[in-house]
Amino acid sequence: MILNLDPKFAPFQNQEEIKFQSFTFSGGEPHIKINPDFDSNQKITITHRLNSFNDLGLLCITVDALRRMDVKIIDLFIPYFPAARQDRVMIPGEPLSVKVYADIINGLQLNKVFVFDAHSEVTPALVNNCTVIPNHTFIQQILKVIGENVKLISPDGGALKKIYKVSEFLGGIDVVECSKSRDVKTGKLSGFKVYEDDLNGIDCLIVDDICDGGGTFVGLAEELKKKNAGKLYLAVSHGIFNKGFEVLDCFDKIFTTNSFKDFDDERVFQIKLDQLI
Ligand SMILES: O=P(O)(O)OC[C@H]1O[C@@H](O)[C@H](O)[C@@H]1O
Repeated sequence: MILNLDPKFAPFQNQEEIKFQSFTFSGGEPHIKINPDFDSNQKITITHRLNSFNDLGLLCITVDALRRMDVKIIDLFIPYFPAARQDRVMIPGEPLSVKVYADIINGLQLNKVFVFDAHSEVTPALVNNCTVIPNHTFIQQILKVIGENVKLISPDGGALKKIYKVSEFLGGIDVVECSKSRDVKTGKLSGFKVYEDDLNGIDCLIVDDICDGGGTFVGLAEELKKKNAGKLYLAVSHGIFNKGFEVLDCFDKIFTTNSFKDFDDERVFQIKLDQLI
């Protein structure tokens, strides 16, 4: 049975849903009342988009309510793992935020935790019973739209291992390796390298987990164009797009999923997770 905490995000179709009412108290605390009309001996899968501490709060009290109703086996599907990028302490004084979230989720004693395209190997290493769903079928769906005569572009070393797995899944599509550098003091992006001399007008699909402000992809797109790239496409599993889509108008098409939020904008092609899992 499924308990979809975010009613707009219901990735598992054709499964019986547990009904509930949720609201926020005037002091800002989330609250939930779960309809007790279900068999508590069954496994329950909670789905949620954890984008804020309030979302996490709602998840925690939901698990508590289910436990008090004698539910023993609870799975969790949270496609975007919060603070997954905060997976190392760069400067003393910073938190290891991903561990803070992982510890809270581990405290819920869940049977399984499913995450879509985790940022790095740190998330599954910290979260108990974690299964990472790869982005393979996401990219496969995209190729149905743009065609298979493309090169897959890995923006940096961190994305390399994953992109080679995608390439293998898709029968060996060419991968172009790239790297990005940052100013050590400010952390700002300072340059990109594309490790291929001439792209000969071939279309390029940049594949990464997250687009936040988009600086990575705009900078990389410029370098790819200098290397004679054809059309440029961007595929990011988790679309935050905090600077909007205007900054990304160098791309012919942008693809993402609904793991973080829903987009109703013709500039982005959103593939819902229920078509991918
Ligand atoms: O350049 P923006 O979009 O802000 O940030 C996205 C990049 O930051 C990384 O952690 C992501 O994996 C991606 O490479």
